[in-house]
Formats: sequence, C-alpha cells, structure tokens
Amino acid sequence: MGHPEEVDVIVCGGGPAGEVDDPPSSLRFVVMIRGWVLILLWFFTGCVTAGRLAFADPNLKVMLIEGANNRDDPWVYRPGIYVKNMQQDGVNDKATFYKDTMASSHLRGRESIVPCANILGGGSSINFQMYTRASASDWDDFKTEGWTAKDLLPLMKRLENYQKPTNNDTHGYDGPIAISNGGTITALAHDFLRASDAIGIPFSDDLQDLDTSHASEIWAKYINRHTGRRSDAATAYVHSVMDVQSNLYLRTNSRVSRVIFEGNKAVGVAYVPARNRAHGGQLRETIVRARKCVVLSSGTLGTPQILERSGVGDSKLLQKLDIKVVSDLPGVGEQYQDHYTTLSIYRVSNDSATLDDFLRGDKEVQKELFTEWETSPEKARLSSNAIDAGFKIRPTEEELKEMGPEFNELWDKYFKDKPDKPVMFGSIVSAAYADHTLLPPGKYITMQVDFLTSAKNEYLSLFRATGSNILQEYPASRGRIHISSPSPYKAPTFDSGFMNNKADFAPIRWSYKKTREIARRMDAFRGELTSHHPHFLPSSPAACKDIDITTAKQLLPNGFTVGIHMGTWHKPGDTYDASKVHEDIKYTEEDDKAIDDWVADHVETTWHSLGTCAMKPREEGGVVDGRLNVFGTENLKVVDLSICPDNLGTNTYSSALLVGEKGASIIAEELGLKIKTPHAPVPHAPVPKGVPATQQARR
Ligand SMILES: Cc1cc2nc3c(=O)[nH]c(=O)nc-3n(C[C@H](O)[C@H](O)[C@H](O)COP(=O)(O)OP(=O)(O)OC[C@H]3O[C@@H](n4cnc5c(N)ncnc54)[C@H](O)[C@@H]3O)c2cc1C
Repeated sequence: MGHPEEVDVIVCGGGPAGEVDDPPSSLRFVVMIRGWVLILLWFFTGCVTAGRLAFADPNLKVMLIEGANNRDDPWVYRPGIYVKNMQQDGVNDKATFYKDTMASSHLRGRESIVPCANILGGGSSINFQMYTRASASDWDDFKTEGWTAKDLLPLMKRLENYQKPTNNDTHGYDGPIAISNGGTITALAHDFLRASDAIGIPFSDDLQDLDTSHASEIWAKYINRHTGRRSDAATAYVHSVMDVQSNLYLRTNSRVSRVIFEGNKAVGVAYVPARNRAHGGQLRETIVRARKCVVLSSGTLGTPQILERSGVGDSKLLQKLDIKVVSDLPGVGEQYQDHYTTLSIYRVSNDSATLDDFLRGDKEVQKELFTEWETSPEKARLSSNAIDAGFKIRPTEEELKEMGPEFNELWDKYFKDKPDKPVMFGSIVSAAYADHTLLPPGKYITMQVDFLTSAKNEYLSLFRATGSNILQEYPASRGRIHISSPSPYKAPTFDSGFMNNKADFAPIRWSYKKTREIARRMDAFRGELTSHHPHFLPSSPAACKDIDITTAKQLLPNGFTVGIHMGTWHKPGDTYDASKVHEDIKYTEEDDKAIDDWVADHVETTWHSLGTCAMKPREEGGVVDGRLNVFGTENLKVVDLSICPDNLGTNTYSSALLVGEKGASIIAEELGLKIKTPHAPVPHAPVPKGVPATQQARR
C-alpha cells in the first residue's frame, strides 16, 4: 500500500547528503503538492520524538521522511563493524563528509573533515557506541528554565535499559535504549585499567553517574547484551512503533529542502530526492503542508542549512543569495563546536586479543567472527566495539603549572569550581583505528584521547574582556556552517574552527603524555608505532621506540630482514620485562613543540557536533528559546544537538537522545498528549523487566 497523502504528523529527515552536487543554473522546479498536515522534520533526535508521539496516540498519523533506511541492515546492527561506515570509497552512503572549505593555518595548512550520519537513526546507526553522559553542571550551565540536570534526570532514566551493575540511582531499566558491556571484555582492557591506576587514575564502578570526573572504568556500550545488537535510535523508537501500530509511515531516500512559510508561520516543507538524478538536473520538489508545526532535527550541520534555505538566518547572507528573509537570525550556523580526538597507536604482544586481523580483511578470521556473532551474539567478539575501558581525568596542581597560562585561565574560569567536569577522556581500542594498508603486520592498540571542551563560550568572553593577545591571534574561536546556494544539492561553506584557540593544545598534549605512560606500563606493551606518534628529535630521551626485536622475530620467524640496520627507520624498543620499574618520560620544550605540531597535523573531530542553532536569548545570537521555538517564527521548532548553547563534556549520543526526549515531552504537552512508558517493544530484543538486567541470566 502506498503512503497516505494526508496524515496528522509528518516527520521528514535523513536525506543522504553524501552526494552534494551543483544543479545547472537553469533549474526547473517540479512541485507536487501533498496534504495539509502537521510536519515534524527530524532524524535521530527526531526518531525519539517521532516514535514517542506516534506511540502516545495511535490515532495520530505520523510520517517520517528520511534518507537511507537502516532497518535490518547487518552493517548497522552488528556492533563490531562500525569502522566500515567511515570508509570514503564512493560506495558508503551511510555518512556525509563535511570538509573545511579553506585550509586552516591552525592545522598547519590542513583541511579537516567531519563525517556525519546520512541514514535513518542518524549518528546512532554508525557511531562507535560508547556510552558516556555529560556532567550535571554541563546541563546547569545552559541556564535555561526546564533544562537543569535535576529537571532532566527523569528523562535520562526514561530512555535507558541499563544492563550493567550499578551502585547509584541515576539509571533507568525499562527504556528503549540498551546499554551494556557488550559481548566480551578483552584482557587488554584490564591491563589498561591496572596501568591507569599505577599513574593515579583510580578504578570506578560508574563514571557516568553525572558526577565522577577523575577515574577509569570498563566502558559501557550502546549494545543489547541479550541480542548483541547495536542500540540505535530508529530501531528503539521508530521500528518498534511500526511493528505494533499502523500510524507511523516512513518515506525514505529524501532530502528536506526548505520550510514553507506564510508570513512568519511555518505551514509545510519541501523535500527533494536524496540524489539529484532527474533529467537535466531538474529539481523535483514535493511540498507537504503542516497544520500545526514544523520541527527541524537535521543535526548540527543539517538544521542550519535548512533554516537558511527557508529564509531564517543572517539577512545579509540570505539577501546575497536571493532568499526572502523570514527571520533575521545572525546566530544560525554560527558557534559550531565539536570535541577533539587524537589517536596514538602502540604495538602489543602477538598473543593479545585484538581485532586487527578482522579489520585487515583476513578471510578466515572474518568468517570465524561473523559465524560466532550469528550463533552466539550474546557473547560474541563482534558484539562489542573493542573499546572496553577508558578514563575521565582532571589535572593535578603540578600538571596545571605545566599546562601554560592560556589553559590555566580556562581552568580558573570554567573547571576549577565545577569538580564534576573532566578535562579529558581517554580510552583503549583493542586494534589499530587506522587504515591497515598503512601499517606493518602485528597487533595493536589505539589510545584515543578526546578533549571535550574546546574553548568554551565563557572562556572566549573572558579573552574579549581582558583584551588578551589570544583574541588578537585567534579571533574566531569557533567554527561555522552556511549555505552557499539556495539549492539543497550544493555543498555549504564550512569552517570547523579546529584548534583556533591556543588554549586547546595544552590539555591534548597533557593527555598524550598520560596515555603514553599508561601504554608503557601495560603487560601487553611491545613498543610505539612511530609513524603514529609525534616526531621527537632522534636525540631526545622522549623519542619513540618501535617494536622490540623479540616480538618482531615472532611475527616473521623466517624473515631475513627483521632487525637489519636501516639507518633511522627503526629504533627498536626493549624486550618485555615484567619486573621493570617505570620512570615517567621527561619532556623538553622542544618535545612539547613536537607534540603540538603532531596535534595540529592529526587532530580530528570526535563527531560530536553541537551548537549552530543555540538555545539562548536572541540578542546574544540565540536561535531557539527554552521550548525550542525558532525566534521570529511561528510553529517552528528545532530538536537536535544544534540547540546546545554551550559544550557538553561527553560522547554526545546520550545528549542527543535526551534532547529528543525533552522535545517529545514539550511537543506532547502542546498537543495535549501524554508520553506512554514503557515504549513499544524493541524489535529482536527481550522486553526489559524494569530492574537491573544483570539479574537476568545469560543464555
Ligand atoms: C562516526 C561517529 C561516531 C560517533 N561515536 C559516538 C560514540 O561512540 N558515542 C556517542 O555517545 N556519540 C557518538 N557519536 C555522536 C552521536 O552519534 C551524535 O552526537 C548524534 O548522532 C547527534 O544526533 P542529532 O540528532 O543531533 O544529529 P544526527 O545524528 O547527525 O542526525 C541528523 C540526521 O539528519 C539527516 N539530515 C541532515 N540534513 C538533512 C536534510 N536536508 N534532509 C533530510 N535529512 C537530513 C542526516 O542524514 C542525519 O541522519 C558519533 C557520531 C559519529 C558520526
């Protein structure tokens, strides 16, 4: 049966933006008018809101317009294959790659790339599945009525089906999103935790209690421990409702072009095919009208583009592009924020359990792991993201002294009096997170460190107020995204703003040193993969050392070249000695400079985009109010992470779900509906019992 042309609610979202091409100037618009309906545009956070509303009232007809469908896609639901979704091979349509329009001097002439989801479920269909929550003070810092941590805690619980043991009361047990340790925990994770403890990072049971900011833990994952499947937002909130009710309709392979206004009132949207394949580049728009309201949830990089194409944004830009101004909001697309990741790679012993052979494409190993997942998903190695342990840390007084004046000012202003805020996260990946064609044979771990703050708003105003040199040197400390054409197929101008505030270098440098000290103290440690570390001077005591000869000989026992003299190519490490007593590596100023250069050359997005449609007063550059209404318009809301007025110190899936739950509650209230709990049963998964699932025996 075809979709009805008139429904109560239409949720439009997820059009693949991967293929961004420019239509010819002689655009012809083919417009199909559909019914007058209530339209909600959302994607991942939208899945939450759409599913919640549809389930709240079976008589409310909801249509979800999206990009690719993730339903029953094995490249989505098998957790261990997530890295494949980051391939830029022209075939992968699950991600869009936003590239800096201009090379950045802060990155030594590099353009950074920010991959984003391009599929139903948004980031939750392709992300790394690490479960982290923001600190309580992060939400309080929003300074918006209804958005304090205390206000939001019931919603945090409402979304969770927490399947780990716990010793606090901040988790939920019958929500649609499963959180567990996954199928297996590697021995490398325990090795990491022991080494972390040795350098002053104690073990904790739950780092995600909204409060703990300096400890390590077995890191949880968005994986259902009973099914070994990824816990994505579409399966949890949308497919679940579609399985039991007939009032939620999916329209996939589409891209939302613009919101239609009458005056300043949103009355509908226009969407186009996800790919521009029509005769002569014809732009085929379908118009759907909205009876009550339009909600945008296209993510931090998608939502501002739709707003601008619709006439909501900086009037100067819109006039230049011949777009009629509906609401002059210069804040749209500004204040783009992210977190920073650096990845350093270490050699580990040949008997370590890593995913390297699987990722390299060893056919036998792949067959073994896929079969294991098919037959015993509840305990399979692929029922994991291979990121089993990690830490959150704050610097000691001594370390602060070494971190320089720029960071210390940020510390004093932002962290000092908020002890629940970590400065850095670190985690161990039991494999090389890298292109394996660039790596020698062997087993690896990756130390991933994330700086989760990246030059806060408050910090920026501090420098403006004091007239510091930093502001003169780095005048634009955030990124931005803006459309370059009214066409939905034309690539936007994008400036990630990465590292354009000098204060961001010190914590990344500090955490590189920390993870290096941890790696060296692990029993499995067998050297540093020198190509994936800073290039210290060869004479520096801090210079990296690669694989030791004993381990190298085990790798290629019949090789004629192991350990040959090759000039400076290989500086072998020491053979493993369990009784070794460690001294911390000492770094000179020159060494620190080498680390900073390496950071500029290699720092990446953490895929945690935030902030381009901030929820704050209009006169301060805000785009939405506390009830998520877009200023200067009627019947138009934004429900995604673009609304964050400030950064959140977390991997952001939990926050996106929370914003979705909050949006659902606000809209339900305005529609006179009540959110029903528990939500519809999640496909493939056992129905949660409302108690900690650790008490349910494994099969
Ligand atoms: C590679 C990767 C790894 C990550 N790892 C983790 C992790 O381990 N843990 C964690 O907590 N978080 C992680 N995240 C972050 C997390 O997934 C995101 O914060 C979250 O998905 C953001 O939700 P959102 O709804 O705001 O936006 P998104 O999830 O980005 O959803 C926006 C959706 O809108 C669609 N869209 C955009 N424009 C249009 C348009 N014009 N028309 C139609 N559709 C459109 C896109 O296709 C996309 O599906 C990761 C993200 C990525 C990309």
